[in-house]
Amino acid sequence: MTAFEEFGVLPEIGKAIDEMEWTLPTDIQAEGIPLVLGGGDVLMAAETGSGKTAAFCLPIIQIVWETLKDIQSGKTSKVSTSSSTPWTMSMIDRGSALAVAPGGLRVQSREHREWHGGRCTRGVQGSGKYAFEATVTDEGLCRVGWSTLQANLDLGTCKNGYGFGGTGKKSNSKQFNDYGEPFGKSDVITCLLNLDNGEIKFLKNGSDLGTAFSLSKQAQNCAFFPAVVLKNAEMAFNFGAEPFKFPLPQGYVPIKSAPSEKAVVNSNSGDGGGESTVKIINNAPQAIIIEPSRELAEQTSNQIKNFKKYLESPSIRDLLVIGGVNVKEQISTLQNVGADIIVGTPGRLEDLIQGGYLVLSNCRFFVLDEADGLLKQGYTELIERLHRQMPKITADGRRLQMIVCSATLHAFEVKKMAVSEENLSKLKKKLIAYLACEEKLMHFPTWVDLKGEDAVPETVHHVVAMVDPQKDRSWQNLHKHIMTDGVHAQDDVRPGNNSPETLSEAVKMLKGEYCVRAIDQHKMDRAIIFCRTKVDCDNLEKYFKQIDKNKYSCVCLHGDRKPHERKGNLEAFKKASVKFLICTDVAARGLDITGLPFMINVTLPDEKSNYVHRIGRVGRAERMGLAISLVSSVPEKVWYHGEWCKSRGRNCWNTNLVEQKGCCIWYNEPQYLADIEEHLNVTIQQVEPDLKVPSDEFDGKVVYGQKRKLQTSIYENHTAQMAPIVKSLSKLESDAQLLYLKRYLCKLAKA
Ligand SMILES: Nc1ncnc2c1ncn2[C@@H]1O[C@H](COP(=O)(O)OP(=O)(O)OP(=O)(O)O)[C@@H](O)[C@H]1O
Repeated sequence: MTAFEEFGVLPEIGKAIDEMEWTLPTDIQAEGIPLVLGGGDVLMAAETGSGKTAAFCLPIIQIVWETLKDIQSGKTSKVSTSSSTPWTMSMIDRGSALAVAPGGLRVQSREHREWHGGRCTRGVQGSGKYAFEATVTDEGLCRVGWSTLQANLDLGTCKNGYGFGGTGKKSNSKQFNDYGEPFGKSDVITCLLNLDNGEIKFLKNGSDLGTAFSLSKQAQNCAFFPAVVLKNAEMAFNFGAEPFKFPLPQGYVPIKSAPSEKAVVNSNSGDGGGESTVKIINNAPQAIIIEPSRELAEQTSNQIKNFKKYLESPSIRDLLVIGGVNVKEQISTLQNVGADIIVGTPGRLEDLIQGGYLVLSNCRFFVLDEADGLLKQGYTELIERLHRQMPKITADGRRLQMIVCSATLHAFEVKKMAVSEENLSKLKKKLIAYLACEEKLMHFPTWVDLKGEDAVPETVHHVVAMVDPQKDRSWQNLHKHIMTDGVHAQDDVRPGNNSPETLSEAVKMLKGEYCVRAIDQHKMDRAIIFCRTKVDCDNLEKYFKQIDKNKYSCVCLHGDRKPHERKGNLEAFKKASVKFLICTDVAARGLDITGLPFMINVTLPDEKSNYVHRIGRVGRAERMGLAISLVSSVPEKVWYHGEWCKSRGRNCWNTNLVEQKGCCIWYNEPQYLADIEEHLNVTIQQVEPDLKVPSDEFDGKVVYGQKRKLQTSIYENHTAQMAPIVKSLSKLESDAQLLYLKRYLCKLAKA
């Protein structure tokens, strides 16, 4: 039995792991795998390179395979199919204060301050003209109409919901405009959806109020569901089970009579199942894993392929869903082959879900890898939206499990009260967004948190070299130097002039030199080099090629490179056919390059958690790594293209500062260094401009890229570390018992 099998992993998976020569689970795997196998929601916070990917992939693969096997052998009893679902208001796809009466045709909310909405269990898609009637059965505020599954339950407050309210307003995307006339108690509103021409309109007590909304062609392709939102009000619905009170305009049919091929089940609902026999739905995967970058999604997908290779009859179908790849191929795979586990990036996942090509009705694992990164990239709403669409209890009666992981889940602690008001409020917003995610989306999650704070692995030696153009004047005599980013193109920069602009330009030149010096000093033949901007990456690549294209062979990885080039460049670096990978933060997280010995930060990231992720590209899987950060001692003027920059940096030469409506800022690296040190609670060792790292500092025996000699595994270390704590806990327990006994005996004696 392999060590992994002892943690509950199937022998078939154990065999694949064995072939990868993994002998023991890492700490995070030892703790995380049993928790996921046990059905819990888990938050995994562990250092970079500690094996988090396998900690969630292994148990997911196992459960997905066991479920498929159950389905194959007919053991599973229920799964959602569309034909048996009744047309009612959903008991699940609704706001917490919206009560749905037994039978599902009357809803009520007695909440006075907030709106609470709900949707029907079924909807329509494709073509045809459909209607349902909604009657106001009690005074209060109500809005009724149509929405897609992506819409907020608060109908009419996002682009996917189209409502008509009792105050005589229509609303979509929070735009409330006059429409028809007000309505109230006892009025009957007929809601009409014409999918042939994209028109939504309403009748009040049989009178036609005219077109309310014209749907875009894209919206017309979505599935629409009857929807309502109430504030202290009540409404009753007739989807066509009873004769309508008022006649329908020409060509409209009650929605309940929609042909079966046009009717769809509300996948948010999860209550649409009935007792039908089990069926695997090709485009309804059991697991969705979201990654923040294409490269990372590809890497996780490859790990899954490795782990699942001995799982047969049935085999697991996995699919990678990322941008930059032909969407038609992904759609065709979903339709014809199907997928049980999907790994993807947020944008493409959303496109496929919105287009109806990917449904979430059978999803039972929702994984956010590099969760803080996803939230920082602005995907909070998307994540919540997807979560809303997943059934909280799956068709075979299991609870949706959510797994959230990162090396920097502590990045949101608002430790620093000295930050500016603006930054503080940004940090707080992020914190709130994150907590909301934890509380709203997860169900009593277990924190697997091995350090209690963001930390750098012991296998990473990280040092800082200050770049001081006032002390090191060599920039004045450089015959050949790196092309700089051009922010000082309009400034009077020249040797002898000690202006901030001149010193800033000097730093840029010196950093090119220091980078080459670091490579030479440590005889680096493999390193990942992080620059702040895409143009900095391009300039460094050009400089390397200019000085010696063989000695400094390199490729770039950043957002302006075409997807196939990005892929090819990463592969070339992984295969060691080039020595250096120059990249922006697009590669900061998760990239796993076996035995990578060195990394260089040409500029520190302004986001302190990215420091942890960047340097974590080395020192992975118990191998040693050296990370060198070049830090300017003077302010450096740099590009900063925000939303205000129309081209987002492409051919932008607006060198004014942001305060003057420009696209530049002064970058204060010593401050970022101080922030990082405070966050990690360490003082990072500084080295001289010769970039030598004193060998006695790290016992001199370290070979970067290789495992430390005579080193025991991290897992064994962990046991040793825990031993004194366990001992003191057991002493505490026996002391407590003794105390209790003494008191008890005293009481007895007194009695
Ligand atoms: N039990 C194990 N034994 C040996 N090697 C392992 C084990 N688990 C994972 N690894 C290896 O460790 C490396 C890091 O794993 P992984 O990429 O999952 O780290 P991570 O914790 O997700 O890091 P990051 O936070 O940077 O994303 C990989 O090369 C992986 O193959």
